[in-house]
Amino acid sequence: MLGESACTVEDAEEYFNLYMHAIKAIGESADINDCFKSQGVSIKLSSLHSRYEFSQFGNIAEELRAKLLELCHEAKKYNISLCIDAEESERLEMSLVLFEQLRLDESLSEWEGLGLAVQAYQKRALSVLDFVEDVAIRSKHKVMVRLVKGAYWDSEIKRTQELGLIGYPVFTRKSHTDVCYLACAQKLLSKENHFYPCFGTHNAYTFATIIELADKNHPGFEFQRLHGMGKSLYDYAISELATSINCRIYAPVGKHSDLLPYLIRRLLENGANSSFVNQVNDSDVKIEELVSDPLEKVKSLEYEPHPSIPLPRDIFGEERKNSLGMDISDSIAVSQFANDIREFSEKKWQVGPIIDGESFLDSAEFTEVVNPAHLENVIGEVSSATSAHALNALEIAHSAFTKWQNVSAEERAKCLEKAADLLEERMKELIYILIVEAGKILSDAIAEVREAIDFLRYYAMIAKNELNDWKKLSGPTGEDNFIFFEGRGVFLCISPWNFPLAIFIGQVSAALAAGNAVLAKPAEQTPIIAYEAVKILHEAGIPKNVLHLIPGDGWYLGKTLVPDNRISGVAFTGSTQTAQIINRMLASRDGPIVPLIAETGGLNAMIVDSSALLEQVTKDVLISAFRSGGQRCSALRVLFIQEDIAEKQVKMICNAAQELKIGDPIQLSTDIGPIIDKASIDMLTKHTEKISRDEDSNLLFKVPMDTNSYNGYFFPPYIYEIQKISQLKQEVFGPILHIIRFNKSQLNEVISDINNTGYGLTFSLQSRVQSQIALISKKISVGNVYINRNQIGAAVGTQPFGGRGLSGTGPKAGGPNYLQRFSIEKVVSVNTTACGGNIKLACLD
Ligand SMILES: NC(=O)c1ccc[n+]([C@@H]2O[C@H](COP(=O)([O-])OP(=O)(O)OC[C@H]3O[C@@H](n4cnc5c(N)ncnc54)[C@H](O)[C@@H]3O)[C@@H](O)[C@H]2O)c1
Ligand SMILES: N[C@@H](CCC=O)C(=O)O
Repeated sequence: MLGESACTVEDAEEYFNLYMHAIKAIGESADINDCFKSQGVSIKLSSLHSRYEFSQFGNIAEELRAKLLELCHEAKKYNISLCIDAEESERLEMSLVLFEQLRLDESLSEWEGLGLAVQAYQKRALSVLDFVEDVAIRSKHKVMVRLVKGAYWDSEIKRTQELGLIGYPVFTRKSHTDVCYLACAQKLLSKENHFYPCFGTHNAYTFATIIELADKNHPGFEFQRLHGMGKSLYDYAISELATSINCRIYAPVGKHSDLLPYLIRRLLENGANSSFVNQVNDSDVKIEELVSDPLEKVKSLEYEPHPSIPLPRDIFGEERKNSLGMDISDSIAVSQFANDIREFSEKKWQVGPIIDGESFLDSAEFTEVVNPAHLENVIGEVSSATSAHALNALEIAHSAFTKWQNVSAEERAKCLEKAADLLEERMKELIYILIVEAGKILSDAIAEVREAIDFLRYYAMIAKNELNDWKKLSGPTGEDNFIFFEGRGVFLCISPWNFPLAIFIGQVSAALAAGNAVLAKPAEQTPIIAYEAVKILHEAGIPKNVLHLIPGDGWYLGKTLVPDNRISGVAFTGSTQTAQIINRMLASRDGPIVPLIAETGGLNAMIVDSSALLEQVTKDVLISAFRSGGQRCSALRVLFIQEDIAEKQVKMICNAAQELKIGDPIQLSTDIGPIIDKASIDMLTKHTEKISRDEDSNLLFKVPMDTNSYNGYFFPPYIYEIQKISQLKQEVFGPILHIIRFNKSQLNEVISDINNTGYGLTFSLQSRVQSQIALISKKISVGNVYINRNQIGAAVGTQPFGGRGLSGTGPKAGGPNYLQRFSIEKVVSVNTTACGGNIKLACLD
């Protein structure tokens, strides 16, 4: 049965009913009482629950088991088979748990039609068969195992690289998968009391090997081919070679709209160069090559993994390592993490200014730092910097600057690389602090630590490549011209609370890499993580007199430092309003004019045209608008949907939003953690009150939330329909999505309206029309354009990040031109003829 994963409860119900209908229809037409011989149904668990994700498994397993049991009872009634299809590797553990529960369920005894698909491209394939065999033995039932090579290979590779995991869950070479397939086949055939093997293959070599491997007296197995594929192979093989062999046709059944993604996966799988189906039709491929033994091929390989698919840690080549991630769909990794962070739960941090390496912790001045998800939980105390601290730090930094500037970029880069390694070592504590101090959910906290590490390694690399040496310039003979980058002086780095580690480290490390001394001013809400970060940077070798931490009130410290001429540049990330205040303060200084690098807010839009895939849009909208509680500058604020699909699309988005879990960010199942503080809650409440009074707007949905069960700053996602983006005067920083319907003829007007907001940070387009994609990407005036994906989570070095207009000055953070803005250029011209003539010319023949 065709079914991509369900987006909503309604989808899942519909798929359930369709499966039930199919089982009945097939069952009633069955003319033989043998589940191995009659027709069967194959189902995808992700189509039976919209949250079939490891993080949600604790909440949904029972519901899913009950649904599956119902389907199995129906299949048992007719004695037909029901196969649990294989999906992405992060879902494998869940499928096995459910399979085991079903197979051991007494009510299904005497029915052997329960099947499971096993993917040979998974490195775990043979272990999965061991597990299934064990279940077969314990349940005293044979299990139908559909052995396939696997259909999600490309996305498995991409996901693993993105997550920075140690290794791939799948083989990187086709020949390894082929060998694994044969090893699995051998195992399946040799355990004839426990397995009824079903071989899904269109490969003549695999087919022939299985026929050779199978004992002549094997009690039963079958081949399976896809409808429309491999017909000539099987027609020939069954009529000429193995007349007693069964071949089942695996036919996708479903609605037209569900067909496309399935067909594309199949086309990619079978159209791949290494696929037998592709090669058999290629007259250039010799028959010996086509039927070569994969084991021989594997044995002949010098370097076993595919050389074009580096390990996830190595995707950026020799120059920088990808940050190490954590797989939170791996039950062992998750419970290990839960165990490891226990030691921090009792810890109370005490933090304050760090000046010249000394911490100033004035207990009389301490204010509490509170977990925004549990206001009763005081996680630490901070003593804020006074203006005396700030000016003292400035004085020391100013004196230390020249020496630091003269340290080679290579040496400076080494300190950043060391800091990256230390961050990786202490990842768990940093993740924990991000959860309890900034209210980050686990996946966001992991991503944030990784982003900080990537910033450090990326800027170290740029510093070594771009800032280390004089660059010779071309010119007339008789002189040498060189250009060189130098540090500017003392940089004031002011960061926000929403990326209190990544943005904090990003700004500070860029300024340091470029040879500046730094005063780091973290947001008031998140001093603890900043304190830990500065300690790590010092430990990594950044001189203590070069980097200072001055936590405290932004307005007060800004007023103290920004007007001081010893500040040679400001790197600021935060609201547009604060950036403007700093800009004015800098402009009114009498001294040198210095750079302000400002990264600010956005009124980010997404346009969805009628060609877009509804399910994909739904997932991307929920991530873009509500991930991190909408507290990202990149978050989606205004969604434009073409009228023709608006009704269905809006309904799907609202229904899917219903499934979002608001709660304690330390729980793996939480999608949306707290809002940062009371002031933000008040601002969001004010916005909802104002917009509710507006005649041109309409509340479409509000995610249900039981306010009594929390003692934290929680605010549920809201979805409003409005008429014009101009109804929003400024960024609303939280989980509030505004939807506008548009007529196709108004597309140009929509683009102008978005551009006219004056902001220009992120934008996403959902369309399958190439000309539309090219046109809109060109016309839209923003810093980061995303096509057919969500619009958050820019990756360092891959998606350099930053906006224009009211959204920022540029250059892009995590981009190749960022460090240069923290530097100043010097050109040296040497008259090489000054002492006695032009030797170069004189030496010519
Ligand atoms: N474009 C980006 O890359 C990006 C990234 C993250 C956050 N943001 C933006 O940041 C905002 C959320 O962060 P926030 O609430 O912490 O922003 P904010 O402007 O209130 O504060 C940011 C920082 O500025 C300091 N500050 C405040 N007033 C100051 C002053 N007068 N002088 C000097 N410093 C001052 C604060 O203490 C804090 O450290 C949102 O608008 C978001 O869009 C932008
Ligand atoms: N760089 C982050 C956003 C930073 C602002 O909050 C992203 O791409 O989501």
